[in-house]
Amino acid sequence: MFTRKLLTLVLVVQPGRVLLGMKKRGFGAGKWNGFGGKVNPGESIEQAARRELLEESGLTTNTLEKIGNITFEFVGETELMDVHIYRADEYDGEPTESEEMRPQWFDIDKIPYGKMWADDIFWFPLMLQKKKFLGYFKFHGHDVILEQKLNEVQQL
Ligand SMILES: CNc1cc(N2CCN(C)CC2)nc(N)n1
Repeated sequence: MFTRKLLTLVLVVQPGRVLLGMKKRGFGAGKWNGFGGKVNPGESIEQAARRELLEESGLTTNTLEKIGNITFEFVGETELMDVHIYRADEYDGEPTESEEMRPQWFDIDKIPYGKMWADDIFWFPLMLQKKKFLGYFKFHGHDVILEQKLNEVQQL
């Protein structure tokens, strides 16, 4: 009944601050988020995450750590989003605006949750504590969460 679409999301975290991008078009436009996108045939999920980070932010990293996996269901749609989430604690390059994203650093205590996907406020604290997690969020439209599950795990 449901098919899954593999997607990636990378959060670049430095002491006391996190890099977010303002999505300029497409899915999630108008929201601050990490960097990511689709996984192309023939590439690994991690390779896709690196590619999207570079395309969307201008950054590369040697330290991509898998920290979470969240499945998103949108009421009325039969394709689930299977988002593989990574954290990068080091990076090379300078954050650069792309066609997709306008990057900006945010202090950890000033993360703009009100202008992000509604699920982020639930799992960002785990991500920031370097905890690993599995989640499931059922959305009605793009703003209302009808159901949610979120569990810390020891390994992904
Ligand atoms: C639906 N909720 C979402 C989606 C989402 N993603 C991010 C990555 N995109 C490629 C797909 C959608 N990111 C967050 N933080 N929350």
